[in-house]
Amino acid sequence: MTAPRTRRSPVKKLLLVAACALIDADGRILLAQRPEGKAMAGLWEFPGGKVEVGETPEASLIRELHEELGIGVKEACLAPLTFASHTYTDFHLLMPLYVCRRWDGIVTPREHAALRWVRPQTLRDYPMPEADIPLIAHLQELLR
Ligand SMILES: Nc1nc2c([nH]c(=O)n2[C@H]2C[C@H](O)[C@@H](COP(=O)(O)OP(=O)(O)OP(=O)(O)O)O2)c(=O)[nH]1
Repeated sequence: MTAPRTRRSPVKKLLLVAACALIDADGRILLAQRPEGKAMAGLWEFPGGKVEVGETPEASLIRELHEELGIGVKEACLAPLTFASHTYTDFHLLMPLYVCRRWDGIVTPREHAALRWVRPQTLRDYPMPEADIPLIAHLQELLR
């Protein structure tokens, strides 16, 4: 017999993903297009990924930014901005969003279909995962 669900137990698996809005010297934001073969292929996301067991969100992001974009980021250069909390069909996503204006190396698409530096006012022109939509206003406000 399964135990009755209490109000505290999550209905869906909670997935922790750390993401980052890289901002260049012109105040543009880096969007990355999810590749074919992955869920949400073709949508434009903020670089980042799942936080692994034993990792902090910051360490996870530093690892992902290196793997995905080939850049080096220091923890002190990651500033928390806001977070997404969104229920998808299969899981609930909790995604802290950091901003970063300083990194080492050249941003290179290692895992995404494409990368694009986007002005804050045109972010809504890029189809994004549902969870990301409420994040746009925060970035536009930050970069006003
Ligand atoms: N990195 C990132 N993931 C996002 C964003 N918005 C959003 O809903 N997600 C979702 C997509 C995925 O379900 C999850 C990120 O996981 P991931 O990038 O590590 O995993 P993935 O689906 O690419 O697959 P895999 O690594 O397991 O092969 O979070 C976003 O802006 N950035």
